[in-house]
Amino acid sequence: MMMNKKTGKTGTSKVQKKADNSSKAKKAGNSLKTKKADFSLKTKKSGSVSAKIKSDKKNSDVIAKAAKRCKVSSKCGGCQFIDMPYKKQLKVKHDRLEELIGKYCEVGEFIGMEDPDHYRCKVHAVFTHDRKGNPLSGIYQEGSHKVVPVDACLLEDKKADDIIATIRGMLRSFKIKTYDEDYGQGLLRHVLIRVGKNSGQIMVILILTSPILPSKNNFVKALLKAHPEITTIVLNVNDKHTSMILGEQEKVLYGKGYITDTVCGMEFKISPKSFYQVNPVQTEKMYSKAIELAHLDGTEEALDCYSGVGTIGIIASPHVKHVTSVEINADAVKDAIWNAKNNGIKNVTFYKNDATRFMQQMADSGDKADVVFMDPPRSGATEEFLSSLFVLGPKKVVYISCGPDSLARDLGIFTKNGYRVTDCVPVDMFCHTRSIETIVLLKRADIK
Ligand SMILES: C[S@@+](CC[C@H](N)C(=O)[O-])C[C@H]1O[C@@H](n2cnc3c(N)ncnc32)[C@H](O)[C@@H]1O
Repeated sequence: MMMNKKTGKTGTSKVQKKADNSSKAKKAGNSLKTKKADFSLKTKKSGSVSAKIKSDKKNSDVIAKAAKRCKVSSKCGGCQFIDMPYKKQLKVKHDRLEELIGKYCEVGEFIGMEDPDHYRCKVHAVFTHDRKGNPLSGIYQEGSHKVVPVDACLLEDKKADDIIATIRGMLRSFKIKTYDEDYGQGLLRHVLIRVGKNSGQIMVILILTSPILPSKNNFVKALLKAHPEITTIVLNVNDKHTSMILGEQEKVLYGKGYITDTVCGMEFKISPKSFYQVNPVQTEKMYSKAIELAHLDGTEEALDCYSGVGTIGIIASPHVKHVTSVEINADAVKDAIWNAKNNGIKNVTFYKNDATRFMQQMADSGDKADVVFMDPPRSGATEEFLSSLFVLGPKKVVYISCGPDSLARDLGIFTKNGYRVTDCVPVDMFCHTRSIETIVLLKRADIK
């Protein structure tokens, strides 16, 4: 295992805001209107989507009940489908995928959740105050920086919400001022909680404008007294006028400064800035399906591109000859190296690099790969990444996508370059929202 420090670029560690106000997202919401569905979707100026079922009397009763489920759903806009029965949510998403990629292959049945509530193991609360100075915590209203106060969210881990409420309740007695975005004043900006659903470990990250937390030891003591289940507390400093949640500087206040969790029988270390899938129940199903689709026989030279903390490559490693993993985030690569070692995996090599640049270097060096796992961000792969991949000429590509629009675009490029789509399995990673996760298997045209 090694990391290529010479060719590695300095990575930017980013945690995206929960609110997604991109025009792309708005477009996606609009294009969810589908003839086949018996409901209509309306995209508001903010980009949030409201769904109304037209015909079914039974459904309207369910909706009436569901509307009571979340009092702030209309203000928050994060769960566009919260008022829609779960089966219908899957149907809307399935129809959307068919519209986008149905011309390339049959869209398989959604792998849904038995219990689609409280699945998020990464919970973010933004802190501010009302006009009287009372601390508030909640979620950015979709498409804005207005904070919608939230005590409990149907997507979020319940324990994480309890901890956030406790922290909010402690602020006055510790004289901790919440941040005011307009004036750039105050100390506490955000709290980020990461929960290892299988390990039971909990990391609390306090994002402050300064590295000095008043009465730090007493604050930690009081928080642990209220929540002995917390396994680590990290102070992160973000003093920039930015919409990024996390800053660069970190200080461990309690515990190890990271958590671990298990998925597919392997243990993974997760640091504050590393990417880790937000829905652990579905992640297990998604990784298993991705590896099953690849039909590995133990002889393959595999590539894991956009590898995060190394999960897919490490889980696939017992089934292939060797895996090469590439990821841009330095902290995630460090975690990945730790993860391979901790799981006794010796046939994975990790590189910290931009995936496009790395693929170009591989193509230029005449390297080959038998199978490529790729799991890019929502924007998908770059054209240069794909051109280099075609030079490497893998027999199979397992493309995991959280952006159906970019997936459709990239599948168009694949099919023009000698690949066909043989399988498409959507996995509901983001229940109650319009977001769609899809696993697609592509085969080189000459491969059965
Ligand atoms: C959707 S996540 C997938 C991570 C991992 N496969 C998993 O399942 O946890 C995408 C990953 O791509 C990384 N990334 C983003 N841009 C990249 C780039 N240009 N080159 C390499 N990695 C990148 C992110 O840091 C993130 O870890």
